[in-house]
This record gives sequence, structure tokens and C-alpha cells, in this order.
Amino acid sequence: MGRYLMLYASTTGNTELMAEAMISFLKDRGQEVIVKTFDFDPISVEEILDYHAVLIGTYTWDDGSLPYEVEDFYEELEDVDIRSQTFAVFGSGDTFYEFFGGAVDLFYERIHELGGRLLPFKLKVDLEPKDEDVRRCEDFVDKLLQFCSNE
Ligand SMILES: Cc1cc2nc3c(=O)[nH]c(=O)nc-3n(C[C@H](O)[C@H](O)[C@H](O)COP(=O)(O)O)c2cc1C
Repeated sequence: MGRYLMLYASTTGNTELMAEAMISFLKDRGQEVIVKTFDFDPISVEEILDYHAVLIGTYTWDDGSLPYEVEDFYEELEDVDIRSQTFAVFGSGDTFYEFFGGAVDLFYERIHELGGRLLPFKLKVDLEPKDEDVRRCEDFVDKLLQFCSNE
């Protein structure tokens, strides 16, 4: 059994629905999942090294920006050596905006630059996840489990 950390930011619940689909999928496959939200739970960057993989979910704010509540974590990522840590990055955005899911891209690039072991694709959903998007969430986590088993 693996131990997974789910960290997410969500204001209107869309990214949260994605996270919930992923958490259910992981638990159904017998994995342990610790869940934290950026706005309510204290999150230290050191703790991310204790897990098999870290899933990071974020919505996107103005002009493709990070939500303010994830900024500290994003900045502090460089304070730990994440080179042997596995990550997967996802989130809800709105295709109406020029930088659709820009915060997902920012996290992906940040982890890549810092040498983290990244699932080699991101998952973005347009607004509220539909049934088909829930399946994409499950497929995303299935790929993460395979990726972790190839470590
Ligand atoms: C002021 C504002 C700015 C936004 N800017 C973007 C943006 O630049 N790119 C994007 O993809 N979505 C943008 N969004 C849309 C949100 O990311 C989208 O509604 C998302 O589904 C919210 O996720 P949540 O329900 O998890 O909070 C913006 C929303 C608001 C209210």
C-alpha cells in the first residue's frame, strides 16, 4: 500500500470535486490518502517528502495566476530537495480565459525546474467536472499509480 498526500485549493468546489474523485479512486485501490486544503490546513513543505506521491490541485486566478493561498507553498518548495519526490498536478480553470489553467502550468513548471519526479502530463478540467471529466480524473490517478510502481 502507498501513502499519498492530496493538497488542493478550491473556492467554488470544482477542483475539490476533481480531488474527491481522485481520493475515492486511490482509496478503492487500497491506498492511504492524507488530504489537506491550502486555505484551511497548515502545510509545511518538509512534510511532502514523507509520501509515495503528492497530488497538487489548484484553480487559476487572474491572468493565469496562482491563488494567493498557494503562493507560500509554491515559493517554499525550493527550501527542500524534491528530486526524488513524485508529484502530479491538476486543477479546474475556465477556457473563457486566455491562460486556461495557468496555475496548473505554473506548478508543473516549478516542480520540473526543481527536479521533482513529475507524472509527465497535467490534468485540467473546464469548470465543474462532468462525468467524462471524473473518468479523466480516475485515469490520471491510475497513470500515477503505474508511474509510482515504476520508481
Ligand atoms: C476573478 C477570476 C479570475 C479567473 N482567472 C482565470 C484564468 O486566468 N484562467 C483560468 O483558467 N480560469 C480563471 N478563472 C476561473 C476559475 O479558475 C474557475 O472558475 C475554476 O473552476 C474555479 O475552481 P474552484 O471551483 O476549484 O475554485 C478565474 C475566475 C475568477 C473569478
